[in-house]
Amino acid sequence: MAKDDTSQLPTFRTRGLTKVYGEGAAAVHALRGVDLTIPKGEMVVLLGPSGSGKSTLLNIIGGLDRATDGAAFFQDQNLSEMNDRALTLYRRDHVGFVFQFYNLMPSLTARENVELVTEIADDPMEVEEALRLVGLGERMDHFPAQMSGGEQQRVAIARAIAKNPTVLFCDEPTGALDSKTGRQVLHVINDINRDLGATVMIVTHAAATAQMAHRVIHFADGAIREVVENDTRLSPDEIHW
Ligand SMILES: Nc1ncnc2c1ncn2[C@@H]1O[C@H](COP(=O)(O)OP(=O)(O)OP(=O)(O)O)[C@@H](O)[C@H]1O
Repeated sequence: MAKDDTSQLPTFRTRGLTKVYGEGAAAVHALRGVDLTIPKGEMVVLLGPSGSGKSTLLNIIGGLDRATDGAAFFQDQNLSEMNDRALTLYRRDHVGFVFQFYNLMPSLTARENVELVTEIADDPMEVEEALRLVGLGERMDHFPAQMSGGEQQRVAIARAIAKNPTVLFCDEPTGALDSKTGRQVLHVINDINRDLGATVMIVTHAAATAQMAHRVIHFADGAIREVVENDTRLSPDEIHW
């Protein structure tokens, strides 16, 4: 297949994806043969009880962890067959991560936190542009301690998108925020999906967030219980939780 065609492939496909932590009597079956397809450019929300395997799935398709069995494809590349260096390059070139607790460097300003990424990325956007996209054009020289939780999370999002990622993973992005601030963060994530075309995958316990997704994947006990495609999507302003 010509290289240009790969960009139209689903962002992810998994077949029989299995993850077992530990061995013998202590083994934990975190993923029990997951088959899924994530079309390019979609916003996907993963819901499910604590311990059902959502973060494990994100970590494997995000190249942070390896499956025990089965296959995970990013476009036409089999992540399960990549060596460590190839996985590092995959993460560096294609993947942005946003976590619940921001993970910013406290001794660096917003601008410098984003620069950490743009300095090593292949085709980054300007740091100022990334911070403007998350509404922090005026706060570039502030340190994390001088910002609210929502602002710190927006710096983390700016850092994740500054490399122009193909996919943005958000693991409980609003988990530490009040509902008003959480809504602002969802707005930013929504804009990134719509305006930059990044495929977005959000793991959350805030079930109402699913109303803004194209596709909702319900997890239970290491397996997919149900996939729902939303006919109508709500804007973050219309979501109540
Ligand atoms: N590094 C690890 N070592 C051992 N067990 C693990 C490890 N990481 C996760 N697990 C186990 O795998 C299962 C799935 O965990 P995972 O974090 O993927 O669930 P989750 O759905 O994301 O949960 P939560 O909503 O609480 O974040 C759980 O039973 C968990 O305890």
